[in-house]
Amino acid sequence: MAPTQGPRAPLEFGGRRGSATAAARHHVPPAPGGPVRGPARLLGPPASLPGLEALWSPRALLLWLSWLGLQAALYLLPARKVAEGQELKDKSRLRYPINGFQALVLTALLVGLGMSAGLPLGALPEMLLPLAFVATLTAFIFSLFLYMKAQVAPVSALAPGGNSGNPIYDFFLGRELNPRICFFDFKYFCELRPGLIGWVLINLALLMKEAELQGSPSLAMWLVNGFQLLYVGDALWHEEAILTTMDITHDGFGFMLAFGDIAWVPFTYSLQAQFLLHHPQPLGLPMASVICLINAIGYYIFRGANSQKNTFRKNPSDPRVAGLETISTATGRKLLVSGWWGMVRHPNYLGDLIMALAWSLPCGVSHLLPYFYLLYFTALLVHREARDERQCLQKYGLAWQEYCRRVPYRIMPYIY
Ligand SMILES: NC(=O)C1=CN([C@@H]2O[C@H](COP(=O)(O)OP(=O)(O)OC[C@H]3O[C@@H](n4cnc5c(N)ncnc54)[C@H](OP(=O)(O)O)[C@@H]3O)[C@@H](O)[C@H]2O)C=CC1
Ligand SMILES: CC(C)=CCC[C@@H](C)[C@H]1CC=C2C3=C(CC[C@@]21C)[C@@]1(C)CC[C@H](O)C(C)(C)[C@@H]1CC3
Repeated sequence: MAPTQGPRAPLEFGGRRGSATAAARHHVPPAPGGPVRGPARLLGPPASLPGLEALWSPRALLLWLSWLGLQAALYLLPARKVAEGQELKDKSRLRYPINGFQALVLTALLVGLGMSAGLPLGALPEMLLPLAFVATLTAFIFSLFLYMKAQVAPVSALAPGGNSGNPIYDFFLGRELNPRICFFDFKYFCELRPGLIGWVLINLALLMKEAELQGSPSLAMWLVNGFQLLYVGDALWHEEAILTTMDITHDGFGFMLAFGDIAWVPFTYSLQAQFLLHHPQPLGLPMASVICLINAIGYYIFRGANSQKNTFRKNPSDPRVAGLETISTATGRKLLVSGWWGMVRHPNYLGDLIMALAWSLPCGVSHLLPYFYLLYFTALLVHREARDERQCLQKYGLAWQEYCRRVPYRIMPYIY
């Protein structure tokens, strides 16, 4: 048993057994490697699996480390603003550079320059499998470093659940809340930079490869690229908003988040574009317009709900939210009960799920793979919502019960 620092918190994610099983099961699904293209089949024998030798490539390792180095360098560039995080246990607040969107633009410029100098971006799709492997390996090694770093951290620096005393659970869920070296905040960096920007770069490479193979990218590929670029651009544009999310304010930084941020996001969130490269889908303009409308509705709800809560949490008397109805809580903070947050208790999740549907539809309905994100994301958000409800009930007690009475649905009005 590892030594514990301070009192132990109740375990989440199925406790020790749950985190051990999940740690053992985590692997990135194989990315398409070869140039095979054709209709997708849901039934029938699986294509032959790549051998172990297909996982390891020193070139992929070099590329991956250069990518992490580039994103770290962009993080350290002067920022347009430095924001303060939520108040910590010891009453202090951490400071965070707001330059994520700048990193996205500079990365795009560098990639554009590279391509005009002959960088073969279309070769990236063939390296996805070894890249996913080295990303998983780095996430694992990095999590070991985080675990060891947390052993010497003061109790006040640990996450609420980061002190179980069980090494596997603590390694998986993370011990320290905001591990940093000087101004470099590892969790904040990983959550928004290498994975998210890497995701849209992989999408772009898949689009280029498709253009190489068939003369021009398909409409379906354009839509998937456009929607997901909007999502990533939006996250980086509203970078400061991440400082009030559960990941930053509550969860420790361990293998689950490190792996999720740098390996899971880029290589599985790009599955729709990967699928389209190998299984081109015909898509007419009328259907494309309907899909764009679905994405626009999802984005409108997602952005509206997230911005409304952020504005309210930053300044409840801001004219944009001052007229909304609220419930007072014993902590002095208030809860919104009208506007987006009066419709369901997690309107932002609803918008996110509607967008997830719009990202899958361009891939047609011949295979389940493009719907993997939608299914996984539904499970993730249902679980996340339950965790958040538990925390809010603990934090706000009777006021939260009153909120649940007035806004009875969690994510989907009249359904859930
Ligand atoms: N694409 C992906 O893979 C993922 C995307 N997401 C997205 O990230 C975004 C952030 O999600 P997440 O961090 O889970 O949580 P939220 O942004 O929904 O934040 C939940 C917190 O909001 C506050 N809150 C809840 N209800 C109210 C209310 N009525 N009035 C005011 N404040 C309220 C509470 O905190 P407090 O009162 O302390 O402020 C609560 O803990 C979402 O849009 C989600 O869809 C999340 C996970 C994965
Ligand atoms: C399967 C596995 C290991 C899951 C780990 C979960 C993580 C992949 C997600 C937890 C919360 C996330 C958020 C985003 C990406 C996925 C992870 C890291 C996010 C950065 C996506 C863009 C959004 O606009 C966001 C900034 C609101 C969001 C924050 C949460």
